[in-house]
Amino acid sequence: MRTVTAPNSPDVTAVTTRLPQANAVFTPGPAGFTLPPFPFPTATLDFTATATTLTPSTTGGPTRAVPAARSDPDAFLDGPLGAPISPDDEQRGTANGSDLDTLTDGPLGAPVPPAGDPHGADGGDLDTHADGAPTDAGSSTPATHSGFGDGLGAPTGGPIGALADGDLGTYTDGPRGPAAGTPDGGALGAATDASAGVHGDTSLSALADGWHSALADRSLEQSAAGSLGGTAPPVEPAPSTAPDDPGSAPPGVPDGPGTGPLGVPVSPAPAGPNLDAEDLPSGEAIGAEIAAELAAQAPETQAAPRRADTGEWRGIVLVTGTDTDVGKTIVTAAVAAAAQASGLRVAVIKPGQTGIATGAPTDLEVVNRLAAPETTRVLAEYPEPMAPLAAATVASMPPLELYAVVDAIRAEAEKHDLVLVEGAGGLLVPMGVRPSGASWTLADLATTLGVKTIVVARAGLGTLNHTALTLEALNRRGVPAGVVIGAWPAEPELLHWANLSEMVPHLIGALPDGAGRMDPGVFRRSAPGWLTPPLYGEIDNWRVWAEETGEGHH
Ligand SMILES: Nc1ncnc2c1ncn2[C@@H]1O[C@H](COP(=O)(O)OP(=O)(O)OP(=O)(O)O)[C@@H](O)[C@H]1O
Ligand SMILES: C[C@H](N)[C@H](N)CCCCCC(=O)O
Ligand SMILES: [Mg+2]
Repeated sequence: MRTVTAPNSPDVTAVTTRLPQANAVFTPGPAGFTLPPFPFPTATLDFTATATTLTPSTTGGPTRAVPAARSDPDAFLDGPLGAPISPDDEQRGTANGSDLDTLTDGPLGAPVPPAGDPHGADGGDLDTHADGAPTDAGSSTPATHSGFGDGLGAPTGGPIGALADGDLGTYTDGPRGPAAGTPDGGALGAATDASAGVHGDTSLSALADGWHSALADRSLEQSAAGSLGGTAPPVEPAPSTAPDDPGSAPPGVPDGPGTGPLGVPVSPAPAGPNLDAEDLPSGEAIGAEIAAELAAQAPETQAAPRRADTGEWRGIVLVTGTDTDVGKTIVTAAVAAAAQASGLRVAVIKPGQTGIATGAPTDLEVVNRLAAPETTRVLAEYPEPMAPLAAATVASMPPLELYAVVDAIRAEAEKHDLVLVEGAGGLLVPMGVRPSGASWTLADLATTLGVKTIVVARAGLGTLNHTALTLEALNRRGVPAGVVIGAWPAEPELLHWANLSEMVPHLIGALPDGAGRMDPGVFRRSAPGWLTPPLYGEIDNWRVWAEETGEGHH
């Protein structure tokens, strides 16, 4: 263990620990237990249901020697894609000891049950049956068995229908298509169609004009079921013993139109503001006007902060992203700063920090500099800038063990109001090993802990696909998620406004580009202005945010 003093905060101590050696015997908790109060307003997760539903296999499987971590490339034959088999697998009689099995069970080939599988989409479910690790059975599937998936899925038929009938349909309708704001058009599809239909060309001005009208006609339902959240197949409601469904809207937020596809509260929209596109100027400037119409999802009528939502994201919150380098660390620092400003005790945990040999500041050094949370912990550090499991393998170092990470996080949750846990890279990056030897990802950590996840996304080209994929993966697992834009450009182009329009139903924050380079004092004072009340921020109206941002007010 090493202890470092957080910069800019002489009183604050950040504790850095390392996990035990690889393959150390890990003693999980009892198979049936109840988590501490869940950070959602209404849920308590009872894992007992999971334990009774999943019967771990006791069938003896093939055993083999545990491959020592190797630094040669051959290690990968048994490594990240074919997870190494640990001794405890042999003791438990793992059934997935073959290379083929482990390969196909590995993170990249992780079998995801089809939507509607009551056992959920956590690869761990299948792993559990295969390798018989009771810890997996006991705690890897809280979401679906506690009703987590219930209510979180996009409306049945909605997303697929919207995609087929809306985006694609209206787009391919082209100039012959229906007028702006076709009722079943997705935002982008409808906008494009509207532009072509109304103006007969695809110039920026025409696109913007048409899009402006399209946004004006978008119904809340369309907004809330935008294409980002609309690609996930509906998740079959799982048997639930929980009195309340954490995926449901929090108290005071109506179901249905008021709730986004992931259960993220979405402000009610006005029933079509009266817009006169002809009064608007043409060109890029119109992007800002379009952005103002994002209030179709956050209207002026809801100007007062919804204080009931303030601090909704408490307890353990995972921070993932659509990729590496998207701004997870900066967002983590911003949320930490805002929460601390609200009086919360905050811890930030980085389970696996890779790339320390590069000499670049570690993520926790960045967080300490910008936000100085009460506690920061890194659980393992690896030299190479790679995924943590790969980095452990090439360095012949112990990989992160899932339940040791779970224990470390829960330990901090006992002592803090908010524990932010930053992953590495994107959601499905192999982080470490389960007792079975199979790998785990941040998605597995989310389902094991039963917690919400912040998805940090880029603002520019390519983000819609990356964000939709990440949200879909979380949605299938029943993990509630909100999106924070990591770096909103100082001079946004039409593209950025378009992306923002798609993201708003899921958006819970947006940091300005340059935030990471701010003076720490400025960063801390500014952070609440980049976040919505559930994240201890002040944004309650994206129209206002867009207008202020458009004027360059960060
Ligand atoms: N809003 C921002 N303002 C200024 N710089 C930013 C901002 N967001 C990200 N950056 C910069 O982009 C780079 C990547 O950001 P960051 O380290 O937060 O990414 P990450 O998603 O945490 O990556 P990793 O997967 O390595 O943890 C850093 O150099 C950071 O300073
Ligand atoms: C080193 C880097 N900055 C991150 N910490 C790790 C990113 C792992 C990404 C793995 C991948 O998706 O290919
Ligand atoms: Mg980071």
